[in-house]
Amino acid sequence: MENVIEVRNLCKNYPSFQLKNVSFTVPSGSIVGFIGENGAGKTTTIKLILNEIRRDAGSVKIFGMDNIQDECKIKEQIGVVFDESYFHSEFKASDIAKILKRIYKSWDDALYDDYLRRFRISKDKIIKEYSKGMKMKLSIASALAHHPRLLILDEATSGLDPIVRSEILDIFLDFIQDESHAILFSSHITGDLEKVADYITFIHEGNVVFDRSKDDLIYLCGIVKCGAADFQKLDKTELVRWHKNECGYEALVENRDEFKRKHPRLVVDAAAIDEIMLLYVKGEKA
Ligand SMILES: Nc1ncnc2c1ncn2[C@@H]1O[C@H](COP(=O)(O)OP(=O)(O)OP(=O)(O)O)[C@@H](O)[C@H]1O
Repeated sequence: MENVIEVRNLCKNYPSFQLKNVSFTVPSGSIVGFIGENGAGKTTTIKLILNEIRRDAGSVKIFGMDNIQDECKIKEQIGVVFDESYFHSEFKASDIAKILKRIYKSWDDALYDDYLRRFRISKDKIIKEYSKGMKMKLSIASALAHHPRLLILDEATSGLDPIVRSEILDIFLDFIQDESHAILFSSHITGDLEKVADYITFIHEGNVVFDRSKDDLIYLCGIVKCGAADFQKLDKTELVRWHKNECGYEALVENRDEFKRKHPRLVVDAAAIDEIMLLYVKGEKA
């Protein structure tokens, strides 16, 4: 499997924030969920990938090409959706098509119309009369209508209701049926990523904490919940992170089946992505 995106040791220095040697990959045929708390560096990383801001060090390859030297060739094959619509509010969906047709050689009017129909968006309504969900759907239709091979989405489903989100997630799943396609998808809605992502890249304070298969996280890792007496007896090197709360302790373990075999009396649940994030951010380690 080839990588559609390869980010290596990417650095960006702002006066009060540093992105530090960020490395991860987006393999072809996969959806990578990009997670992290507010201000962790997700948008900064995405802007560096898209060469919208200048990097201080590191490299980004997209389709095997350098993201700066081969920017035009790369951008022709990428669809991008941010959490805000950048379209002029007096435009209609039909005006957007006229503009994007001049930008993308592979713009496909029929495909655009098909997405608009699927999303129930009128071509003749001006954008300022759209709801937030309609604006987001228009952005997604516009990002897909030139047959991109890569979608980069920054909080593209935030603020949308579960029905609209599920429709959009289905479109993303359709999109990656083509093994040469890939999606980098930043989101705070970890439940959506649990549904569609193949890999999770977790960034915290400008550092990548982990970049691994979602199935490993969900099916392998576990959360141990126990009281103080049981917790004191545990070998802390068996725990990835732990956190004390009002009811006792919660700890993340790498392999829940193995842990259960060793400690049959303790309760070990499957770990949700947001619980893992919380333990990494707030938890202690040996
Ligand atoms: N142009 C800029 N100048 C200075 N600092 C900046 C600039 N852009 C972003 N930052 C800082 O970089 C840090 C990371 O911001 P970024 O937008 O990448 O976070 P994020 O993970 O996308 O957060 P969120 O989930 O809230 O969107 C923040 O501390 C932000 O203030």
